[in-house]
Amino acid sequence: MDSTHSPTGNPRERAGIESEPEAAAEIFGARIDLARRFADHLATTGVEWGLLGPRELPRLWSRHILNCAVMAELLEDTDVVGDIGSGAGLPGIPLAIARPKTRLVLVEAMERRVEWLQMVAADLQLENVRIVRARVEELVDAEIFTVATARAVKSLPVLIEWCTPVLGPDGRLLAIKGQSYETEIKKAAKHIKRYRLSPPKVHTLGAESLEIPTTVLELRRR
Ligand SMILES: C[S@@+](CC[C@H](N)C(=O)[O-])C[C@H]1O[C@@H](n2cnc3c(N)ncnc32)[C@H](O)[C@@H]1O
Repeated sequence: MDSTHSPTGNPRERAGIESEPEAAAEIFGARIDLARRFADHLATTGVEWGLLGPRELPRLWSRHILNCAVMAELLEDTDVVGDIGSGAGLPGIPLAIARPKTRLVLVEAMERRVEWLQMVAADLQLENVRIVRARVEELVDAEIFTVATARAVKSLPVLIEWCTPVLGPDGRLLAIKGQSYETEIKKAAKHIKRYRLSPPKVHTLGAESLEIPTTVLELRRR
């Protein structure tokens, strides 16, 4: 028997790391090996360096890598995406793997996390990724993105305040949100008006491939 498919022989399974779901190969296509390398980084140095909690390992693919990668369908090759508060490269790195022509700028405030991102991006040889150590509020006039992505960074009003100034005309904020997204939208009503953004569009992504689909709020500059 192939030891990689045996529940007792596979070291990843023994360590409680989620096995790669079938959907991963569909989502990443020919670049699935890069996604696997990213998963290995998250499960090893990612945990050791404190970027990912060990309790996340049993849902490493479904709740982290794939949950982020499904956002790729909202991007264009010509986009320049700022992943704000990228942390462990989520959603930025899965998006860079799934969309090799789209440019991704991973914006992260903490030095240690930036070091980890640089190590991983170099190992994966992701030519479409650039890493910037900064608080996003410091990037006004220094960076312009067509899209800003964010997951688990701040509430929607704060994201609007931080991200709108680094978006070009017609630029979009794509925020991954949980079940309470409707409450967040209500709380952000004044910000949406003040920053002249379109009413949020709610995308439910990965409904066929993920147990828990990803909810993304899209707000466009007008
Ligand atoms: C909870 S983590 C989420 C990381 C990642 N997006 C994810 O989904 O796993 C939030 C990250 O945002 C970063 N961060 C917080 N405020 C920031 C700011 N103003 N500019 C850039 N990064 C920031 C933190 O250092 C941290 O790495």
